[in-house]
Amino acid sequence: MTLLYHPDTIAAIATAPGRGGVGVIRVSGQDLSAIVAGLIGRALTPRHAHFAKFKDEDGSVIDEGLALYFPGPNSFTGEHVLELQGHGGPVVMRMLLARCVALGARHAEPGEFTKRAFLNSKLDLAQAEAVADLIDAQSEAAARSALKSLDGAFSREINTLVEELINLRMLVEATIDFPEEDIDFLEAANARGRLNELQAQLARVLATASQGRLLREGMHVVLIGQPNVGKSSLMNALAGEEIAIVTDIAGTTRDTVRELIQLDGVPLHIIDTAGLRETTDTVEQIGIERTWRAVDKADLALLLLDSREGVTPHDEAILERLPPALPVLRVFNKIDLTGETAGVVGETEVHVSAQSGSGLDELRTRLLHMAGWHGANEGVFIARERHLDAIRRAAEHLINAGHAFHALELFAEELRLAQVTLNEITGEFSSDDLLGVIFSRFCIGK
Ligand SMILES: Nc1nc2c(c(=O)[nH]1)N(C=O)[C@@H](CNc1ccc(C(=O)N[C@@H](CCC(=O)O)C(=O)O)cc1)CN2
Ligand SMILES: Nc1nc2c(ncn2[C@@H]2O[C@H](COP(=O)(O)OP(=O)(O)OP(=O)(O)O)[C@@H](O)[C@H]2O)c(=O)[nH]1
Ligand SMILES: [K+]
Repeated sequence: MTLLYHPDTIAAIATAPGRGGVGVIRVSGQDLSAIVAGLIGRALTPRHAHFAKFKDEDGSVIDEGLALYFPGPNSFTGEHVLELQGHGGPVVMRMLLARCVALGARHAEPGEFTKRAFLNSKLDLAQAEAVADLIDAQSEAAARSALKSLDGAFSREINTLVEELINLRMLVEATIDFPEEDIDFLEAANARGRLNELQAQLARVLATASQGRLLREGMHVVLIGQPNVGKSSLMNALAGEEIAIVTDIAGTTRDTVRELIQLDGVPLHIIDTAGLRETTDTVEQIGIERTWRAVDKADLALLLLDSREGVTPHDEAILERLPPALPVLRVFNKIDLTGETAGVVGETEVHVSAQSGSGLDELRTRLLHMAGWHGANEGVFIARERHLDAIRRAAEHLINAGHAFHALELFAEELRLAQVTLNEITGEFSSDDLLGVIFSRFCIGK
């Protein structure tokens, strides 16, 4: 068992703050004997649920509950772990935690248990991140895919790629080291074919990881348009409840209204905004400023239009002001008043009635398509932008390698860089800064 990293013992309330039926205190360290002796007063059989009285300094009972002892290295953190399952009231939990601290533990920082699990090689970095992503999952599909990554599905893909990269590198290094070997030798060993295969594999992993990122982060979809076109009505229809106020008074929505909905397990943050028009009303003006700010942060905009009017010069002006890279879906609303057919027209147009609901299914499908969702796929593992970034950079190095096929030193170097870049995902070599950023976002007790 490693003593390298952490001489000190950490403790935290592992259960959510507030009242609960049962609350759990978790303690991890190299030597928990003083804490076990002080709290329980007898030795604990490994991985066995003991009913025990948890004692205070003066021998009085703080709580009675279950104590579990996991000797390292066979524990979540790889260190010795003690769990106290007490009555889940905030006061009891605080008293138990304070007792652990009095007996030599210190309060754990956010993510510190999982960080220790990582440093003790119980989990790699992608798995450790998946622990947080599982806890933060906003849909069932996101939770399932986080569990896949926690189970190592993503890491295995990366490790397979890294192994194949190493094999190819060995081949190239051998060609460099033995001058009698030359390009023909590489050709004969199908180095180019293997490079192509690596590129194809990396592209597949990127595609799956992109789906995983979408499940984790969702999309920010902003509803914009002139007053009274039906933005709030559409928001409510998509959410399935009355979230935004709907009236026939133009300028009803004066602030941005946010709601999280799920389509096919993909979390969509829908933002209803104040209708865009010239106004002298100060409150409405502020709302309109907020609309533009929401637009700047959005991944996708729905421009709502009144079917009876079509695209007016005012709408053209709105379109002009949108960021050029922002994908826009034009939603012609109120087709119940014009008798138009519901559904999608081309890539960027859909005809609906927020009131009757016609065309909304087509709108949902179109939204998912624009988000880049390819349908609920069993194999999707959760991923983060950090991972996608590393995969894209590794792919660049493989492209560079392909161009350097006849400059062996350069070819070898690009392969090495691709490997190092992929290793960032599983955290083979990771900086303290990166670990700090990742684990500080965890909750306390995890
Ligand atoms: N009570 C409790 N429930 C919990 C956790 C916990 O720490 N405590 N977990 C915390 O996140 C999750 C489960 N994760 C865990 C992961 C590994 C080990 C563990 O003891 N691993 C040992 C033994 C493995 C085995 O027996 O197969 C090891 O890896 O060596 C425990 C919990 C969710 N539920
Ligand atoms: N007939 C019909 N009326 C609709 C439809 N959608 C919305 N409306 C009506 O249009 C009016 C304006 O709807 P809202 O949803 O408040 O429009 P908005 O774009 O949010 O308006 P602002 O808050 O002013 O920006 C209300 O009277 C709605 O009932 C529709 O599909 N068909
Ligand atoms: K309105």
